[in-house]
Amino acid sequence: MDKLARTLRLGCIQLKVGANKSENVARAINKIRDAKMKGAEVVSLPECFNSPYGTAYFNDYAETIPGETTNLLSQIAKELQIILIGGTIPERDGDKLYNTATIWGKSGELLAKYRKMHLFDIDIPNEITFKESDSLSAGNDLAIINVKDFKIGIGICYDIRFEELAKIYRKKGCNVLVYPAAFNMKTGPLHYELLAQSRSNDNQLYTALISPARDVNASYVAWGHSCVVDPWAEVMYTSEADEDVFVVDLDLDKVDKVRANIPVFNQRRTDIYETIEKK
Ligand SMILES: NC(=O)CCC(=O)C(=O)O
Repeated sequence: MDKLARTLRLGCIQLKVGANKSENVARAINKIRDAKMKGAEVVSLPECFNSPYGTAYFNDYAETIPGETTNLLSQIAKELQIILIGGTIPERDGDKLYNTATIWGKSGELLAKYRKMHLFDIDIPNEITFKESDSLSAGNDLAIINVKDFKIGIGICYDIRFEELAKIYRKKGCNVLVYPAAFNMKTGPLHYELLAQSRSNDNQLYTALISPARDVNASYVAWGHSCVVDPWAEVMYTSEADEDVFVVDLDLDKVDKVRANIPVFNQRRTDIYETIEKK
């Protein structure tokens, strides 16, 4: 067994994001360099890293893929010889917009593209109302990347609330889930870490959530608190609200141990669920 292939250093960037797109991207590139200096082999940016997060901004900041922002992601992945999960950007494709993650390989090649599958439409009166579907379309496809012996499934923010998606990734062999994820000040405090722990616990894998840094003057104030949870559902690291670049070491032995200790994926009563649900 190649132990080196079974460990992976994941770098996460909780990035300050403002109104100036080129400044956002330049800042992201600098922070990617910091993560590489800390030994990261795979680096992830947050949701909506080149644009403020909000339905009023998506159209103005949207780009085709490839385009000016993603060309720079491709270049930096190649220069630093890393796998880069390029957070998300508003993507323009014809007359549609998507919230899209791109993943870049060491030759600067596009390894995968993932469009947010579950759009963030919520209404909590007097607290927060947000309707991504006012301007965005939903994606319909999975994205899995293979790095060393790891299989990483990609989701985006609100997607983490849908356990079906995470379970599909687990069934397809994933041992890590990465969600660029800008939660808000209402749901973030209770749900952010809880959801990461839930998906890790359900599926016995690593879960990473990567947020923009909090900007209290923004129209949408992100919770921050990027975190990584291990397959035992233990929180390995949580950021505060400010900008942060951190690395965590992932180990497949830990995944195998939890799955062997509590083998829920071999114990499901799939022979009866459908029948008892219909009763
Ligand atoms: N950007 C998002 O999808 C936000 C999701 C969120 O805040 C939630 O509570 O869910």
